[in-house]
Amino acid sequence: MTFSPAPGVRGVKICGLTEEAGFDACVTHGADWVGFVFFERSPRYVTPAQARALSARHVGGPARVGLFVYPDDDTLARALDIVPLDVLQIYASFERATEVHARFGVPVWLSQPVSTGADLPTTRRAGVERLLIEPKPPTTATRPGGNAQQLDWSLMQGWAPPFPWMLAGGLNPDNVVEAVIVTGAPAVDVSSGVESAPGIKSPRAIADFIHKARSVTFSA
Ligand SMILES: O=C(O)c1ccccc1N[C@@H]1O[C@H](COP(=O)(O)O)[C@@H](O)[C@H]1O
Repeated sequence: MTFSPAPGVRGVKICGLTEEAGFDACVTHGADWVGFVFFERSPRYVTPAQARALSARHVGGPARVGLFVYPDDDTLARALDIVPLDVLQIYASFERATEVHARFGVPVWLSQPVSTGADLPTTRRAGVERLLIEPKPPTTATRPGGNAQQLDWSLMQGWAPPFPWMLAGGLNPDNVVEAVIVTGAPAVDVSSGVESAPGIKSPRAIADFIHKARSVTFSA
């Protein structure tokens, strides 16, 4: 298990760090997790060496999450050799997530694309520490996430999550309070919604997002 926020404190992940000011703001404002996107078609793409350099700016602080899209073992092994990652967030099947966890022994988070209530898992599967609940991308999308696309939050009402989970997709400082009230999400994940330009984070928006996400408590 990786670090989890204290009971009743909403976890916040800021994803897609590419530059120092954004990374430093996550540390200063107490993000729980920071994400590095190892997917070349993303405006937030960083190499493992770039992620290592950013990560080395601070000892401790947010847990480091590496985001991979349908990764093979060699890709994961190469990244893990270069940059210490606390979590592997992957776009893949449940079976592949289990395999990755068994192979690397690092906590695995799995993206679960959702367009209807039937897409919400109802049973726990071994090898997956946390689910990222996010919208199914449009068929024209060039990447499976990070599209500033919002999920229909009402789908989560009445859902009994079998895993720890996190809400992602189109969140920003202006809608995160409503999102957590409607969904009851214990943790939230944001990328585009705290950027001043694609791939460039806004320190002020990061501070605002973290503060607002935590302004509504929840009972686990
Ligand atoms: O951020 C990306 O570019 C990205 C690329 C490929 C897969 C996932 C990606 N991002 C993930 O999607 C969520 C939501 O993004 P957004 O807030 O809607 O922009 C993000 O936090 C990442 O986990």
